[in-house]
Amino acid sequence: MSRYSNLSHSELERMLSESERLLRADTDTDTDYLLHNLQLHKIELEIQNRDLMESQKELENIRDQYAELYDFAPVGYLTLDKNGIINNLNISAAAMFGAERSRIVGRPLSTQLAPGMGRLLFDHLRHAFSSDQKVTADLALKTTSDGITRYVRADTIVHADLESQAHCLMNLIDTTERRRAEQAVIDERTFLQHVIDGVENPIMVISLDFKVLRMNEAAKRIATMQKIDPEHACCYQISHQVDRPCDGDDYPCPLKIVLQTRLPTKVTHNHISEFGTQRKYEVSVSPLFDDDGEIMGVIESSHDITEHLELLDELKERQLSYAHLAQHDALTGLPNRLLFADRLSQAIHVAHRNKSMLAVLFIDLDRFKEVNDSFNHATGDAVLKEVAERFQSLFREDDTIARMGGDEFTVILTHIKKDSNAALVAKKLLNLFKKPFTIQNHKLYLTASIGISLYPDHGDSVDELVRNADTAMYRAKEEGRNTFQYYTLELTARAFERVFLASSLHNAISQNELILHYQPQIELITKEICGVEALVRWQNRDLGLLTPDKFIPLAEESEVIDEMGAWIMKEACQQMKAWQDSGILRSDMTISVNLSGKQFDHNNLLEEIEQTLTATGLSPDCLELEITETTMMRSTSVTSETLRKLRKLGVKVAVDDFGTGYSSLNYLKQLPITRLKIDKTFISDIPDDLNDVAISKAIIAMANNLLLDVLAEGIETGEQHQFLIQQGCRVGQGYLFARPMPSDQFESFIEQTRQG
Ligand SMILES: Nc1nc2c(ncn2[C@@H]2O[C@H](COP(=O)(O)O[C@H]3[C@@H](O)[C@H](n4cnc5c(=O)[nH]c(N)nc54)O[C@@H]3COP(=O)(O)O)[C@@H](O)[C@H]2O)c(=O)[nH]1
Repeated sequence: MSRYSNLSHSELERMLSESERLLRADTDTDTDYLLHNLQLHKIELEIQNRDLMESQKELENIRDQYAELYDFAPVGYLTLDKNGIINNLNISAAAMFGAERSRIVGRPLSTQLAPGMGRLLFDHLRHAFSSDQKVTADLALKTTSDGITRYVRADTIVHADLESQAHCLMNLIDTTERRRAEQAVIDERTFLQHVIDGVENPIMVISLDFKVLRMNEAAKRIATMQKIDPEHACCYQISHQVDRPCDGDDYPCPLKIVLQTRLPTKVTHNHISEFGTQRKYEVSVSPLFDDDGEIMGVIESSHDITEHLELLDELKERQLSYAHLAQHDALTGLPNRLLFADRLSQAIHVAHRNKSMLAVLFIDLDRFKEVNDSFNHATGDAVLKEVAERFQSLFREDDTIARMGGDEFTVILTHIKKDSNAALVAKKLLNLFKKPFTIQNHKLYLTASIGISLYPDHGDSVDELVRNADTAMYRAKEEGRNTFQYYTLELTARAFERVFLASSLHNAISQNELILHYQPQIELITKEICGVEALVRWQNRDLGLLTPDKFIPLAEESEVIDEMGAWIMKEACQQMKAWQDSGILRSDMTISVNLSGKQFDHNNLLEEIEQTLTATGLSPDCLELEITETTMMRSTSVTSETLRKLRKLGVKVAVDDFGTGYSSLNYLKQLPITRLKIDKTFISDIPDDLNDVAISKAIIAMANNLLLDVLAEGIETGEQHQFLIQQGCRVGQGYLFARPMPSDQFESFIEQTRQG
């Protein structure tokens, strides 16, 4: 230790300046000079020594700091020689190896790695030594005693030391946690993929541009079957093998629906299955939202519901069949008592609302027990089945025919307009039994008895109507069977007449029972005959001479009216021509023939009239067709077209029963008619009934204004006659002049008139 060592730095500085001053001032002798110089030098040395020590201390501090940084850096540092022996390493690296630094230094790095990593390290180092660049490898370290395997990313660069010895510097970044996190994501994804792969229905995650982002095995199988690359496919290509998104009502696009509603949706589509067949799929689609709540795509799961739907159909069919069984008779297939009651209740409801009529027919087979007793039940069943079939052939769809049990059947007839209509149906039902039932080579002749009740006259409930029809059926049995009866006797009598007439009407023409009566039409001022009206009569064998109101409506209900109308037309034209030819009537006179509304509706009316006129030789302008005002008003376009054609032919057209319909003036003006016939109801009370007087006057004035002929019907008194003349009505007909009469009487009448 020098004598300066205890001095502070500033004292040394001060002594140094003092020594320099003394050296410059007191240098008389060489000795002094040397002494001062020596002292000066010593002080300088001491100062330099002090500086050196401070620098050294600072250096040591820096080295310590560096060593700390080196040791505790989050990165592991290694120095390896070219054989892979660890020359040095920091604490972080030792920590990664899970061992003390002193135990590792001098050992090969390969001993710190997980089994199987040696080759990778070898290649890595060889690569590093052959390159002047940093090279990288991912290494797994030896599993520590507590079972942890660490993973590191090694960046290695070769470096030459002072002795030009090549060694390498390696830094290690612990990637264990990152790898774990990455692995966790991979595991999660794999798990989820396994989950969706485990679902047997096709699942697809679809982006907003219809691209399939992810799919499960089932969806992949469909794509593969269709040779579609699953990585670059759109959903519609996989599901439908088409090149554009689904659209329309049959194939609504679920993605578009989800985008509109932002809600999960379900649609049913026909898809191609993994076996290449078309199947019905229920497609469930849910939105996939991003963190901002925007829809980024959808997840679509398709469920093959083909079999489910087939099962449902089957189930429905079975349900229907059970329902059918519950409501139908097993033997005949007809509605049973239950369904009948239900239908009748509905029919009553409708009839009540529409204020219409309905009928219930109760049918019981006569002596059916004998069939069962004489043969066997199987024969009886076969008969009942055939009875049911024959019944069914008769009815419209909205009528109900039911089997109540045993040999009892019931029928509901809706929309019947007249009470007698039910009798016509009953008669038809009875006619069905005229043909024998051939069962197992046996011919069985059966009959039935029918009771009829009507809503609302005979009851307004199911029970009442069935009970009363049943009662009526028993009366039919008492009446000798094979017949029908209404619940009330009066109705039965009326109905019988109609049924009788209806059934014998068919023979009226062939058996020459129809005849025409003729009523003259009179010039009211001169009382001369100016025309004639043909009026049909039926000379019935049992009931005598029948007027048309008894049988024309019946003929209209069946097709008989066509044949009857044709006969009347021909007979009238023939007779008129004969009278004209023989001079009984003038050749400018007309014969009026009534046309039924039904005839007017038929397409061939015009042809038929033309043919009749040609066949009989009567001039068309000698024929006047009388069409009721109501018929004319029915369909204006059709009516005016037919009338126009008739007029073109030359035939005259009169509006019959004028005043009873509701024709408008405007309408009358448009129709090509030639005459108005004032209905007799307006004439009969003239002059007492002022309304009738006013109406008749108005009709006559109107006809004159429209330049139409006018004829007054049903003139019975002189007063009526005079009144009509005063009003300007030129022509009339009525009992006052003559009743309708057969042709021979008509001829005598003409003769008398001429003479008288
Ligand atoms: N489709 C067809 N319908 C016809 C035919 N013939 C007649 N009818 C329609 O029947 C309705 C009734 O006819 P009818 O019983 O013959 O009565 C006619 C006259 O007998 C009757 N008449 C004539 N004068 C008088 C009278 O002074 N008093 C009185 N109470 N009755 C009288 O009027 C009927 C004349 O009928 P019309 O001129 O046709 O209006 C009848 O109205 C026709 O609708 C036919 O062949 N086909």
